[in-house]
Amino acid sequence: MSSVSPIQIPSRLPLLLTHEGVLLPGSTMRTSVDSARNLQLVRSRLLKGTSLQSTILGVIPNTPDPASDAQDLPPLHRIGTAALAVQVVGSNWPKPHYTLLITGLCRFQIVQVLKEKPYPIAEVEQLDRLEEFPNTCKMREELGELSEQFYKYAVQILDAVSLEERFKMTIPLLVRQIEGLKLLQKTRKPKQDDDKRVIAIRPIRRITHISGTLEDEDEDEDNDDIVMLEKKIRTSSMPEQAHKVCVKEIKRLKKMPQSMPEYALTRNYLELMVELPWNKSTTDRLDIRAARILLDNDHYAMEKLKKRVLEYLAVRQLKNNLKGPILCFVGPPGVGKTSVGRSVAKTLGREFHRIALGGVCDQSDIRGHRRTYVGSMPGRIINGLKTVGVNNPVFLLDEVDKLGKSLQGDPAAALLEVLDPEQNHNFTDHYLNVAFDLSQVLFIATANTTATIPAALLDRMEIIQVPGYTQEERIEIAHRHLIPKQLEQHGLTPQQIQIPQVTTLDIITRYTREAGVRSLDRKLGAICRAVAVKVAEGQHKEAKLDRSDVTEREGCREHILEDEKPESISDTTDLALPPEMPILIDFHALKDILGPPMYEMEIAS
Ligand SMILES: Nc1ncnc2c1ncn2[C@@H]1O[C@H](COP(=O)(O)OP(=O)(O)OP(=O)(O)O)[C@@H](O)[C@H]1O
Repeated sequence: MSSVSPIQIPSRLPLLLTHEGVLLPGSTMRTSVDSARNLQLVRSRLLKGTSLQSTILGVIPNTPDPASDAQDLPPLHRIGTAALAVQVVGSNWPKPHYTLLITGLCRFQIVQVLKEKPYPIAEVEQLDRLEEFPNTCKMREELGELSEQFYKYAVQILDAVSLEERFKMTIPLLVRQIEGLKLLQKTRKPKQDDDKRVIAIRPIRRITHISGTLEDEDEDEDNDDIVMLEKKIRTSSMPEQAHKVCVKEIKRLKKMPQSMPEYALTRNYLELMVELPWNKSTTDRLDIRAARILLDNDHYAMEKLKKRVLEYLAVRQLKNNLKGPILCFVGPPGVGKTSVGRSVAKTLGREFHRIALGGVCDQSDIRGHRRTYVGSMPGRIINGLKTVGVNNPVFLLDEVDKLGKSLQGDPAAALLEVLDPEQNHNFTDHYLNVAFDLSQVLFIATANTTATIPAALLDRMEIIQVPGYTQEERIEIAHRHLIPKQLEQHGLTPQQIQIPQVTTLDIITRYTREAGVRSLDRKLGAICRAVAVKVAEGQHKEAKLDRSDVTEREGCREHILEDEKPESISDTTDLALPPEMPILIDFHALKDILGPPMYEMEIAS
């Protein structure tokens, strides 16, 4: 270091004001010059001057220069870097500017600004005086050692040409750095907030395990969970075979380190095993007369379907544990197949669960994945049992005609095992890997067509056709079931809305094309929503009107009557009065709410 020739900068320096990056002594940077003062400085000092001194500038960081030199000089950062301009490149695009390449020489401090225009010049005091370094005895010893060390490392790394060598050199340095940081963190005083957070998460443990570390607490908690799990396995009513598997698995779990991925898998498996309703069931309360009333109350028409369902239930009542056929309701969408399934569960007092099979093309959807498979899960049947929590629910296998097939196996084949009364008491889900008795589950299937149901599956089911409805039936269903349900859902009463049968017929013929009643139900929902808005608005206006003059109100009503404003919803939009109750849904209102009719009226044949 002593060989470095001392730098002596001029005592007066032209100042270049920069606002991007900081030039440190020894480093080089490019900077763009486009403000009036800086441009002047470059032109008159760098481009005109010829001496070395004229190429030395004082670079002041963090100081955006005002756009015009008419403006005052901004406050200047006190310390700057004296720099040597190594290169100047000028350009006129997109506006006149220079790009300077500058190298930092040493720090300086501004003593006083001598001149502000056309560019600032200041009297400066040089701060870095490297030539003093070797002359101070104590510093020479300490800094000398450090700089030698630094130099040695730097040269060593420079000499390492191959990547492998470079890694070998730098990794130990990095590791040391990280160790140092960790040590620093440990010695740092814990913040009060950190402490509070820990207490908030585990308030009780913190008090009882004051001497333990956090890791100890985690472990204790897990151990507690394992003890609980073990207890649940012991007291569970699962069959012997399942019990044996669980005992074996929990023994393995206890020996496993928690960090092992298999630990979580085994634990999830055991949790499912203890949760499954191996022996839990609801008691059937079958009363055929009550079932008939309930089915009639919930569904209009469908005589054939209701009759067959009642027969089925009657045989069940007489002969407990019926290994009868699986009922499969086949018919167009929206004719009430799902709804009848739900009613069957209700009449029997059983839990109801719907399993949508549309688009299922992997047999593991039905039978689960083996546990060796990453992300393995039980199939839909076992999942359904876990959801309902009893082993004798009504499972509605929806859309059996839409099962797919793929390389992952045929789901229909898996369903065969589920539905076959000879086999299903021993149904083995791949995930569970022990048999679960499905013989208590009542399966009902639905489909839109029998054409695409696999033959073997079709063979095990009794098909009950549910035909579409006639117009008259749909009107009846609407008025007996759909409208009351929609009114209730929208908080309306028959005193607030009136839908005459002729309007329902209009909806059926001009706004829907379907065999069932699903679209009709949706349209009725839309009407109820629109009326609900009117009723709510009306209530609001009524409250306002109550406060205003009553005679004024009477006059206003007369005026409306004069104008022959009908009370249909379409014409009440801007009235200052609440609509007449009940709001009558006529064809005008229908058009207003549902838009123009989608189909031309057909003459009923
Ligand atoms: N005969 C009926 N009596 C009363 N309500 C009915 C009748 N038929 C259908 N519904 C009602 O129509 C709606 C649609 O019925 P649901 O969902 O059961 O049809 P679905 O035949 O199962 O249709 P998808 O095949 O699309 O599943 C339900 O709200 C249901 O209550």
